[in-house]
Amino acid sequence: MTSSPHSSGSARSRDAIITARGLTKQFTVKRAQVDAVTDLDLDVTRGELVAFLGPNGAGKSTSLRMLTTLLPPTSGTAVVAGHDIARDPAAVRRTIGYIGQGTSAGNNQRVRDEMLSQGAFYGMSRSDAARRTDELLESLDLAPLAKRTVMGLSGGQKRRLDIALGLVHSPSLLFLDEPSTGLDPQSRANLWRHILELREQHGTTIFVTTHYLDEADQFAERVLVMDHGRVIADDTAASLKTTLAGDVITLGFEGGAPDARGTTDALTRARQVAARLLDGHAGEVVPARGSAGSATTASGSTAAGPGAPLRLELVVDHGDRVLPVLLRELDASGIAVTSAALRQPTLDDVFLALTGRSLRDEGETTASAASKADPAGGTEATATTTAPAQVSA
Ligand SMILES: Nc1ncnc2c1ncn2[C@@H]1O[C@H](COP(=O)(O)OP(=O)(O)OP(=O)(O)O)[C@@H](O)[C@H]1O
Repeated sequence: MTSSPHSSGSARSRDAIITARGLTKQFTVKRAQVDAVTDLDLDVTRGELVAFLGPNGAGKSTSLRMLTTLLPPTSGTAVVAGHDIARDPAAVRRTIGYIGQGTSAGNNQRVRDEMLSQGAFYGMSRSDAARRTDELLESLDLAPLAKRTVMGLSGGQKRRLDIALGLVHSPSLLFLDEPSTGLDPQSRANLWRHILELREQHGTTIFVTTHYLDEADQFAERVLVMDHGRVIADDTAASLKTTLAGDVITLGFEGGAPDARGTTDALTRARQVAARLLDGHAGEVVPARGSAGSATTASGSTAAGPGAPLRLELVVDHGDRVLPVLLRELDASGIAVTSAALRQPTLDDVFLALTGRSLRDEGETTASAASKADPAGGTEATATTTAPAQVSA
């Protein structure tokens, strides 16, 4: 990482490739105002790989479209790659690469010709464009497809061509709007390998929006979380997870008829033990993975069908230390635990802690519907909104 999001102002301004202040976009839809992006302040340092994460409609694309001059802001300013987006949009466009959602032309042009046309569009000489085209086709594994028509490419191949098109004029800053949406896990992995390799080779700054939590977690040095048009968190994924979420302990208990509040005797007693041990933090009762007849209500309580297996979920700091103590205490209280699991927090837990909502429910719907796959594994949502607890025993 070139610079942490908390680096000093002077270091930032020296190396800044994006600086935005108060960037705001409002749309008017049927006389109603839509606050798509509100007061976006942003400093991106040269060479950084920044991921913009947020549910559908959070304002990610609108932010990108303002920064790439495709959309004029309602108010605010931004300097991108050394040029003011309002005063010199043409210079911004010349300098950056932008790969929007579903850019790839479904045309009859051959892959290599499409690349050459793009080079010409950016004013490159034919020889420069040809050299760069061949270089990119090679590094993006597109060389064997050079003579194929764009229309005949697969989804993954088209996305790689999009990237090649965005890089033809060697931009030092590349904006990618959901580059992997709709791709199968294998193509997603390939695409990211290419993005990372290109960045390694050319030191390109990459600003990417994604619905995929695992991508932001794995590849970005910095994650901006956006919700309702505002950036609500900005840090490394590791730091966000440590400071905003906690380890998740999940305990299973023997069934038994749930009472009127949808819980069982074992669960009630387990919660009392947990509360005693964890400074009043009793955890949340959640349905077991894939259990039929049980559902988590909006209020976070569990409406379980008769005999539906239930679990207790606790969000704690230092779960590895808390779990053994908790199990000992439950055992000493005569409460039989049938299963125990400890999981590290994910960026979804971060979003949940920030907003009380799950990104998996909202944001990944489109993405997973498109790819029919969730490489992060599991889509189960829980109602855990509890702040990380500290073991007091
Ligand atoms: N051209 C437009 N006219 C009216 N409203 C718009 C327009 N473009 C975006 N919006 C609205 O602005 C808000 C932000 O949309 P935006 O596309 O930036 O979100 P997003 O985070 O990129 O969502 P997604 O992940 O679904 O692409 C949404 O409420 C959207 O409906």
